[in-house]
Amino acid sequence: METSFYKMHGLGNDFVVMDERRGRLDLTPARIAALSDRFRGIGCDQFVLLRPACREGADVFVRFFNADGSESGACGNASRCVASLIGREAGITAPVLQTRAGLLGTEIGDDGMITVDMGPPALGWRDIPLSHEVDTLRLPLWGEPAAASMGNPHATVFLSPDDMTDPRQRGPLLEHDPLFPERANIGFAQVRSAREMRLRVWERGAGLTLACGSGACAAVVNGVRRGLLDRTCRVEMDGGALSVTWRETDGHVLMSGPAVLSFTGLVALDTYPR
Ligand SMILES: N[C@@H](CCC[C@H](N)C(=O)O)C(=O)O
Repeated sequence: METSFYKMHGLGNDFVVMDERRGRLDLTPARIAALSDRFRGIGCDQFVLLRPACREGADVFVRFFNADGSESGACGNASRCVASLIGREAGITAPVLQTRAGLLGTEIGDDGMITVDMGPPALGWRDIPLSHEVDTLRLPLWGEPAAASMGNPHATVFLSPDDMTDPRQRGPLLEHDPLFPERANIGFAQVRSAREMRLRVWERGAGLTLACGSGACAAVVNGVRRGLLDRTCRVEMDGGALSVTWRETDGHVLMSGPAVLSFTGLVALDTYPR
């Protein structure tokens, strides 16, 4: 039997989306990792599962998995993609997504750009989480990153504009540092002005991606906390730019950008290891 899937991306951060709203599929972390493999599977940075919502006001429950099969509480780029799928399916412009990190409001603009309310960041060491109490604005690690959770753990290293650090060298070491008991996504940011920054993210469980929505939100929050950025900032990544605002009135972080359906397909799940 074949199972249908959507292949989508947000600024080149790509996803396989499967729908479990009409019945559970036989998916395990090992099978998700096999399907995410770019050489032996469909290939993606993250794997997204849709389930029936169980909270009042939500249109769909969304689970996010990394290419290595590990689960994450948040994925900004995939949230925009799911909002566009649900919006099209239900004929609505403001689908509400239920995630492990809470309910996310979204808005689909006339220009096709999608805004996700990623909620407020968590900045306490226990909430990020870190293994012990340290100053979350300057972690005692290489590059003195600032840490924040956007429903998933992030650390942002602020580099000078001419710094040539390769995220593929420093990223894996920081991702696995014992200070991060659940590992962490590591952003490498270069501030160009108070309203613009360049960002590359070494993602937990996926490696270097073309863009990371929650990483862009965490980088803006950390840049504002460090006194480097205004609360609204354009974040340019290898795959394109997102606009991020850390709203003063309620502390929520709003992220806007595109969502693209690349193709749909069919796959025989039982040919993949369980
Ligand atoms: N690409 C994402 C983040 C995906 C999850 C992350 N790798 C984690 O493990 O927390 C985004 O756009 O936010």
